[in-house]
This record gives sequence, structure tokens and C-alpha cells, in this order.
Amino acid sequence: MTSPVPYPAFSLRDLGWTRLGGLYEERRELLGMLRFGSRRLLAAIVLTTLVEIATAPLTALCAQRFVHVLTEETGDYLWPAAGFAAAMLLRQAAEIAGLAFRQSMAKTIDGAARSRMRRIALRPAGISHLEDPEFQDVASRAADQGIAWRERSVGMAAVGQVQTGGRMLSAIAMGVALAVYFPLLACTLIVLCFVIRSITLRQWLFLENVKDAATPERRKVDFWADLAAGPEAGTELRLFGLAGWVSERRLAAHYAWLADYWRIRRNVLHRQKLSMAITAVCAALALGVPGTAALDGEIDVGTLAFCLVAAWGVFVIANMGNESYDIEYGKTAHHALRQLEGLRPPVTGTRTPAATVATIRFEDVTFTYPGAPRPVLSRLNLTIRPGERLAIVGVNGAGKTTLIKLLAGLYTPTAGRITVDGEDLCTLDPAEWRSRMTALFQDFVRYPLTLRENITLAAPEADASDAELEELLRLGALEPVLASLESGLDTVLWNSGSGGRGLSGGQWQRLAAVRTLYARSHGRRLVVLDEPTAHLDVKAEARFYDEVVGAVRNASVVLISHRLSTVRSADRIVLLDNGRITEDGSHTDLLKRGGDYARLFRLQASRFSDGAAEPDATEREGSESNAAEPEEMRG
Ligand SMILES: Nc1ncnc2c1ncn2[C@@H]1O[C@H](COP(=O)(O)OP(=O)(O)OP(=O)(O)O)[C@@H](O)[C@H]1O
Repeated sequence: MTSPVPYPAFSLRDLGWTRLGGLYEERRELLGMLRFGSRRLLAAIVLTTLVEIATAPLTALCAQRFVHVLTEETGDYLWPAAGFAAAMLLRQAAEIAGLAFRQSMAKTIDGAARSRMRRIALRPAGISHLEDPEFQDVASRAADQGIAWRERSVGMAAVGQVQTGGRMLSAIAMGVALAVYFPLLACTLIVLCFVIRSITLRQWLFLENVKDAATPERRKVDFWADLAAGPEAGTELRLFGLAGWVSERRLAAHYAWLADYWRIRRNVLHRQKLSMAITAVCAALALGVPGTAALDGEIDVGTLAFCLVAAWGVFVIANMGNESYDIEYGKTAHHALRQLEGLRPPVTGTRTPAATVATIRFEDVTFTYPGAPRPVLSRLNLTIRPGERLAIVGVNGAGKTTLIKLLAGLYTPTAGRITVDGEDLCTLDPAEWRSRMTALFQDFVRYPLTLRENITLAAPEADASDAELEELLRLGALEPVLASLESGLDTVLWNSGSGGRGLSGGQWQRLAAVRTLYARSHGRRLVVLDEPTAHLDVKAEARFYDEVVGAVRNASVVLISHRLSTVRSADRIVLLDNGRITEDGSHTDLLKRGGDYARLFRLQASRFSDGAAEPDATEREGSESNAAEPEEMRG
């Protein structure tokens, strides 16, 4: 059998101070998580645990008295019988109430743990950590919602400790009671029960580690499950008849995730023969030693009953209750959370950029995605002049969006630097820098918020009047949409919720453009438009460039588009190819030069040479159209 993680064999070092100290520290930290829960609940948990502890020896004493009264016929057996029943009932009631209290407390602690995780994920100024598989693995462990049969709940681990502590105390108390009559038996049972516990725990933790090693496989299961049940791919899956195929992929991913685990688990189950044998020995000793003493007349029958109940109480040590697993599984989540907290976000700059429209330079910038074999940008040089409209064109995958993300400081160049008015972007406070710019990304987010919030979140610090928002919506050709909304600007744009209203793809894109205009009119000096018209019809696209892009004043505009006809009015166009700028100039200059840009533009035009599209009257270079796009630019 091959296993991705080694089987944890017992070592004497496990009993060393370092290991025990680490264990103590770990448990202390877990207990510290209790501070996120309510004090009242904690008090209730402690109380029910104390009741559980106290009722154990009480049961043994009542049993002893009851049997003694019955056999010796020396008194009233009603009170010991009632005491025994009451102790048992009290114990059951305490267990049930304790479980409810613990679960409630655990949920609060888990909520706090997940909030901490979200804060950690949002903490770095960049986004590269979100794409790092190691970060994803640890984050998924820290926020496990329980796709497996057991949840990794930090909360259950924290409260489980109180319960386990109680159980251990109760078991030791029973051991002490047994030791009054049979000290050697009591010590042997306690030691052997701890051995059984240790073996069982080791085996299950090993299995848990095997499962953890397959976390990337598990993410694939999540992906296929979300795809099958989520709305995003719903249309395509049905159109292409892929429903069955997706189910099969999900199942295949599930097997790929767990096949090794199942195989290794079978092996571990075989190993349990040892702990079963030790358990049998314990049972034989617990029954045999007091039983023989009773037969020899060394103890009376009442004491025999007491000893048997006490021995049963000691067995609690070996009996891995749910809380023991809760602690161990939850510990993994807590450990993952600690790992995440230990990840120091990269040091960022603190300087405040000037509020002017800046000159931005890419100086010999190289960028390689983590783990990628080749750089996307390679010694790239580019200047964005103040107030200019710069268009960046290039085939799919040329690195246009990457360049924009570097500009926004979401990634840091692998080599070279980006400067803003001569200052290295890395030395600027990322939040301050981003408050100077705004962007409309290809994959813009459709926020399930009101129409008003969908616009104003781009400059939350500003005060927006209804008149200003309405004017911007008019500019974005969204007046009819506004008129059709029951609650106007305060309508929630969310067709999955009651009282909400959905928008079409093109309407969402216009709204994203309006958001950009709003940000611009509230102090953003750099406007980035990455494929801003991909969802728009030809008329709306033309209007977008004339009225929306044309409305931007006192700011630099960086525009990315595959539709060359839409970028020709830019002050300057640069062609990105093989990680560098290979052509740079105005539309007219680039056409005259007769390079790749001109070739691609003419290719676009040739698709319409049969008269399918109206030639653009303003274009003097030949037969170009204003709506077509070259196939090669689509990659
Ligand atoms: N997060 C990422 N991790 C690794 N590689 C990436 C990542 N994002 C993009 N890439 C790779 O970087 C290259 C450039 O991608 P980018 O999105 O910048 O291209 P683009 O020019 O904007 O493409 P398109 O025109 O298709 O939008 C591509 O080869 C892509 O596979």
C-alpha cells in the first residue's frame, strides 16, 4: 500500500517535553477560542459537564448500596434504587442538554473563525495569494463546511475539550474509586485504556491526513458539484446535453479524491485488531479480578457491583466519544487558520500619490505568474502620458489584462518597475493609488445591490445626488431601464431574490460603464476600460465610445479592445505581442507603417468587403468597417 503521508508510528519522543509542551500549547489555544462564544453558554456547558462527572461515582455508590441491601437484607432498598435511577437520569439529561449547549456555542465560534479567514483572504493588497494552490488548500481546510462525513469545526473542537476534560476527570475519579479495592487493576486499566485511545486516535488522524493530502482533488469535486447545480452553466449544460456528462465527471472526481483513502482505510481497519485485543484483555481483567475476589469471599457482592461500575467508568478513557474526533478534526481547521494568520502579506508602500493626472511608465517590466513556465510580459516598456487615450491591442492571451492588473498593483512585477510621476508604484500606498484610478474589467461583478449602490460603490466616499446619478444613467443609455424600475434607483438588481429585478448582459455592462464614469467624476484620474463593450450591440457600442469615453475629461484612459474599429479614435495605439510592445502610434501611423496592426485591421475590413457592413465614412485608409473585428485578434 502506498500512502501520500507516512503512518504515524509510536515513538518515545511523543512523551518528551517538547511534544507534550506543543500539545499543551495547542489545547490552550483551542480553549482560547471559547472567548468568541457566549459566557452564559460556557457556564451551562461547564455545569452540565460537572453533573456528568459527579453522577458517575454516585451511580457506583448507589449500585453498591442497592446490591448490599438486597443481598444482606439489612435495610430499605428503595432509596439506593431511586438514587441509582436518579443519577442515571441526571447524567442522561446533562448529556442531552450539554450537546445542545455545545452545538450552539460551536456555531458562534465557527462564525468567528470564518470571519477571521475572510479577513485574512482580503488582507493582502494584491490577489496572487488567492491563486496560490497552497493558500487555497489551507483556506479550504480552515473553512471546511463538511463535504466529508465529519465537519472540521473549530468551535466543536473548542467546546469538545471541555467535555473531554470532564470525561477524563470522571474516568480518573472512577479509577481512584476502584483503586480503593484493587489499586493494581485500576492502574493497569487506566494505562491500557490510554494505549487503546492513543492507537485509535493515531489511526483516524492518519486517515484524516490522507484525506488532506488530496485537497486539490476535492476542489475538483466542488467545482463539478457547483457547475451541476449552479445557475451560471445551467443554459450551456442543457443546450449541449451535458447534464449526464457533468454528473459522471463529478462522480469520477469524487472517486479520484477518495479512492486512495478508501483503500488505505481498509488497511487501517485491519490494524484495529490490536486495539480490539487489548480491549478484550481489559474487559477480562475488569470482570475477572473483582469476580474472583468475590468468589473467594474477599469482597461482598455490593462491593463487586461497585467495582464493576467503577471499571466501566474507567473504560470511558478508551471510548473515543464524538468530541474526541471533534477536537482532532477541528484542530486541523484551527491549525490551518493559524497557518493563514502566519502568512504575512507582502510589505506595501505608504507614500501618497499626487492627485494630478500622472505620467505612468512601465520600465523593463517582466511578469511571470506563480508556477507558470514562461513570463507573460517580458522587458516591456510603455509610457501612459497624462490625459491621453491609449488603446492596447493584441491577440488573446497576449497579456493585456495582466498589464492592467500590474498597473492596479494587484500583482507586482517579477522584474523591472512601474513608476507614477517617477515614483515606484511599489512605494505608493495601494489603497491611495487605487483611489486615483477606476477600472471596468472584462469580468466585472454584478452586485446584488440597489441600482444606486451599484453605481456609487466605485467612489463610496462621495455624496451622490439623484440628479447626478440620473444624468449618468442617461449618458449610459440606461434611462429606459431606470424608468421601468418600480423603486427607481433603490431597486435591488437581483433576480434570484424576492422584490429584485434582473438586467440583461448588455444592460449590466452599461451599468458598469456608468459606475466607471461616476468614479471618474469623483476624482479618479486614470480610467481603465478592459473590453468595455463586449456585451453591447453595434449602435450601443458606437454610442459608448462617442458619449461615454468621449465624456471622460481630465484623466488618462487606457482602453483594451479586440474590435480595432473601436480603438482607432484613441490618441495612441500599442500592439502587445510576445510580452512586448511591438507597434506604437496613432491609427493612421500604424496603417501607414503596414505592420501587424495594419494587416489585422485590413483583415477585419476584408470580411465586410462584400458590402455586409457599411464602410465608415470617416475612415480614409481604405475599406475598413467600424463594427467588424479581425478573426486573428480573437485568437
Ligand atoms: N491567474 C493566472 N495564472 C496563471 N496564468 C495566467 C493567469 N491569468 C492569465 N494567465 C495567463 O497569462 C496570459 C495572459 O493572459 P491575459 O488575461 O493577460 O491575456 P489577454 O491579452 O487579456 O487575453 P484576452 O484578450 O483573451 O482577454 C495567458 O496565457 C493566460 O493563460
